[in-house]
Amino acid sequence: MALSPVIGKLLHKRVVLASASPRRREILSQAGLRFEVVPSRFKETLDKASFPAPYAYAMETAKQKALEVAARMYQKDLRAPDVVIGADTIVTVGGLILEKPVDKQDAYRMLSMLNGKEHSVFTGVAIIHCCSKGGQLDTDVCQFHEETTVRFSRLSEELLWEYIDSGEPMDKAGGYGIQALGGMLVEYVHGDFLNVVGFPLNHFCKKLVELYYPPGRHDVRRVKHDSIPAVDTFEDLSDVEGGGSDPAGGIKGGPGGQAAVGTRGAEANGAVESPPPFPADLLGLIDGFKASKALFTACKLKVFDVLKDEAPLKAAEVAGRIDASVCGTGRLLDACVALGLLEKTDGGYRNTEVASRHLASDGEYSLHGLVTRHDDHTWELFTRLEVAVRQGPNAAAGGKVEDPAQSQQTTLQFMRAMHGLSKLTARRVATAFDLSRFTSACDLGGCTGALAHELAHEYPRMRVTVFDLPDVLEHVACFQPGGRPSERISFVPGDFFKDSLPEAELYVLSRILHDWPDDQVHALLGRLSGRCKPGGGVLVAEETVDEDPAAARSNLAAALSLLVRPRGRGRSGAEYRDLLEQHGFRDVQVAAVAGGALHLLLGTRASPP
Ligand SMILES: O=c1[nH]cc([C@@H]2O[C@H](COP(=O)(O)OP(=O)(O)OP(=O)(O)O)[C@@H](O)[C@H]2O)c(=O)[nH]1
Repeated sequence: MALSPVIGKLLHKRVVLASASPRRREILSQAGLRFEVVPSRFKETLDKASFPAPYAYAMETAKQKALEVAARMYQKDLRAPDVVIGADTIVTVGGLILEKPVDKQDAYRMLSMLNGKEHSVFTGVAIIHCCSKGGQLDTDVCQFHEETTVRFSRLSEELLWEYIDSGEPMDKAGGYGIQALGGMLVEYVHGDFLNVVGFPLNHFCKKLVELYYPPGRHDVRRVKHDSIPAVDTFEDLSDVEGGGSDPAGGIKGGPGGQAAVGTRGAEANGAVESPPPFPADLLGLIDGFKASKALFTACKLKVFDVLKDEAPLKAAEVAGRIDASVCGTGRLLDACVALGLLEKTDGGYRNTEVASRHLASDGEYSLHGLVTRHDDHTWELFTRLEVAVRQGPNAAAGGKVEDPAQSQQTTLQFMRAMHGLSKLTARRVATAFDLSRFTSACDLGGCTGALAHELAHEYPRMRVTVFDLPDVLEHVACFQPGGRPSERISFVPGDFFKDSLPEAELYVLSRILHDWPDDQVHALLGRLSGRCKPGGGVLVAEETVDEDPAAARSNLAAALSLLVRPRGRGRSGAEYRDLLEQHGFRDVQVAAVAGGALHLLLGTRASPP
């Protein structure tokens, strides 16, 4: 008996795991799946450079592994299995893809790259449904990927070699096994642990729900709140085992990315046609703005501050603290419970861990400033998305560029938003490449110095200058850890378009270039390139506009923000690379951090010809 009924949906099918990995076999059999193992003979030799992102490579490899097995089995006895599952796990660091080491020296090379740094582990998975049509194998491919970030402690050479000599690294992506001795190398893991081990079981089950989600009484249960749809997890199906799905049905994509087992249309005996699959994902999308607004309102009213360190509070007590109506507060608190931001116990409401960490207005990783900025500023911009679509980028704001220095309040709000975002990504940006060859850096438009602190912390020889407008630097004191900056960090006021740029070996442009049109980007890069000595570097961090449709969902928010903003424009990773090369930077290395949300490019200034 499988714990999850979606796994149960596969129990009557012939399922094949196209993998030699003992870890994948164990994860899936422990989940209650019954399957045969037929290792794939597909050679993992696809051209990595031809993929827009590492996860695309992993997904394609997973697909090819599974297709090879399906085709071979079909050829052998003209009967394909019902479902073939393939997977491929890779590690990415500093823009490179690491697979299994070929020998000890290769394992050492990989582990040295990971040493003391954060990296991403991607597993691509392909679930292939097969059938025979007209004497030919017919396949329906469903693919997905999962990313987990892992950070290694700083490890001595001796320890690395001891680990390599244990033999464990050799059949594992990136040269380590997190589930065994390799676990000792790991400082933290963000995301699905099993994804690192080789198979993202949670995401797999969710995909099965999409594929086998049966229309029926389940629909009624899902519309719990009239404003905020319940979060859709595979546990939701626990009481509908055996209900509704058609094991023989073909699988077709539905609206909102949802796939459903094909309904049979009118029954053969002329009975009433069954209704279409309930479009829960689509309705969730339609109502999505209400969820954002509930979160914004709770933040603005400081609900998460009130519930931060205290014992649970009743709605009436919270209402008293935030000076709001009891009825309205109760509704808002329940909405936050439905959104997973609060917990409700007999004693009342209290914050979840994520709300205390990110939504209370204080704390190192608070995103309260970002939420407030979205509520006060971005929300309104997005109401004019239609204008931006009809008239093109930058039209939505009607040419009105917000001047962050227009009032102290706006400047501070902008800085809080940027600080929250930067704190989340700064360590990842600082460690994505090895920057230890630079002894000085200048963060242009470095705002509160969040990234400067991480650079100084990560590279003990490095001095960092934060260069930003005087109105911004006036407020930096309240953002410094312990109230004052480190000795190796200095703040220099100036305008990077007009004033002389501070001297540095490495120039950093983090979330700057998207804000400017091409002529100004060229002007800035021209000044920077003129100031940078041969061998010096430029590090660019940007959200990019990706033309790959598979990536579109993940950077949808960034792409639309770039459309509605009053100036500047979205650019692809390739455009940023071109810009750097046009301004004399060579050997451009690329990396993606924070689940691909931020793209990084590191270029080296070539000697002038
Ligand atoms: O922490 C861990 N990280 C990775 C692993 C194992 O590494 C391999 C990854 O290689 P791949 O995806 O190519 O899979 P193979 O083992 O070659 O099997 P296929 O037949 O499916 O190609 C994978 O086995 C992970 O489990 C680990 O164990 N721990």
